[in-house]
Amino acid sequence: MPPCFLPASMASQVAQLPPPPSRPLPVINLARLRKDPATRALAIQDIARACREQGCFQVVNHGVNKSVMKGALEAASEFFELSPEYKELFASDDIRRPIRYDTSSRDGISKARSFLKHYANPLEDWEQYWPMHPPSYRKKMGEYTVEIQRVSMQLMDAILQGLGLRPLYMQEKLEKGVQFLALNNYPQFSHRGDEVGLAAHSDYGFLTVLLQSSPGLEVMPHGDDAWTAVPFIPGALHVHIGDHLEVLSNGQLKSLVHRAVLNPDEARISIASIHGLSVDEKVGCAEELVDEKNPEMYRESSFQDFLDFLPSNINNYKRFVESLKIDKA
Ligand SMILES: O=C(O)CCC(=O)C(=O)O
Ligand SMILES: [Fe+2]
Repeated sequence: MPPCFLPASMASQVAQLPPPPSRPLPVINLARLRKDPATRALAIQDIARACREQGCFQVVNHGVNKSVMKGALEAASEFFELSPEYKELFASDDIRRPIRYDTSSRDGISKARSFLKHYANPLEDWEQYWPMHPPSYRKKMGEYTVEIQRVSMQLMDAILQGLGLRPLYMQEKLEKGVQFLALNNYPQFSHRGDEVGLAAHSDYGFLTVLLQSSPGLEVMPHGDDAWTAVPFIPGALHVHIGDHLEVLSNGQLKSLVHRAVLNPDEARISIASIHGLSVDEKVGCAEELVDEKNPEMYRESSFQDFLDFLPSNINNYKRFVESLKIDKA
């Protein structure tokens, strides 16, 4: 393309234009998974394609009640509005703690966000660590996490079948597995500050299910070199592939690099629910997906290995899974 020269007045208009059209991201009607076998098979095919081509998709008709989603966003937002003294009770830079609040960039990738992170599955083990304020926090967040754990089980079953693995593969381990919640609180974008609230990274675990109060999530599907804004669809949940699913699939799926930009119109809350096997359970490449043509590409690792690795390596890898690649040399 020839270089394009614009008068200064027009050039400044161009700078304010929205980013170039981003690639369309799939939206999947999850009710199709619960229909007759032929409809379900087509839905699994669509999910498999979205996972391979984009590493993410949004789901509608997922069965999570709108009031439950609204309740979780309200509980999160009310927590972040509480006094700094109360929130500081949960502050820690020890990432092994069952609950952790932070406002700074101690984790290396946060810029303007504050966050609360805690475990959620099984609820009876973890609820005791959750905030007592706002008073509705445990009830609202509890309802939400149980529903999202259920959706994640349906999604994992469909994704694993899409990889050619048998129905209900690893179901028991997944049921007992980790559900790790990250509640993120971002200020409204101000021209004096950062545009990015959370820097580029991939998530650990198999799958992340994310609820956002307003737009701000951006993704970079594997092989792309530009960010795509995730369209805000009220009532939808965004789903993306984590590092451990890349390992389990022996590289057929790639974990999704994503980030959060600040919203120019309003402060923003997101709730990321990360699903994986239990903390000490090792995940390696599924033996069904390894053969002579497709040798094992990754070393096995557990969630605990990730927690041990993270503090000293946060800035070395955008995707933790890179550190697990078997050196073929
Ligand atoms: O706020 C968002 O949209 C992204 C949050 C996220 O990536 C995370 O919590 O891991
Ligand atoms: Fe993330």
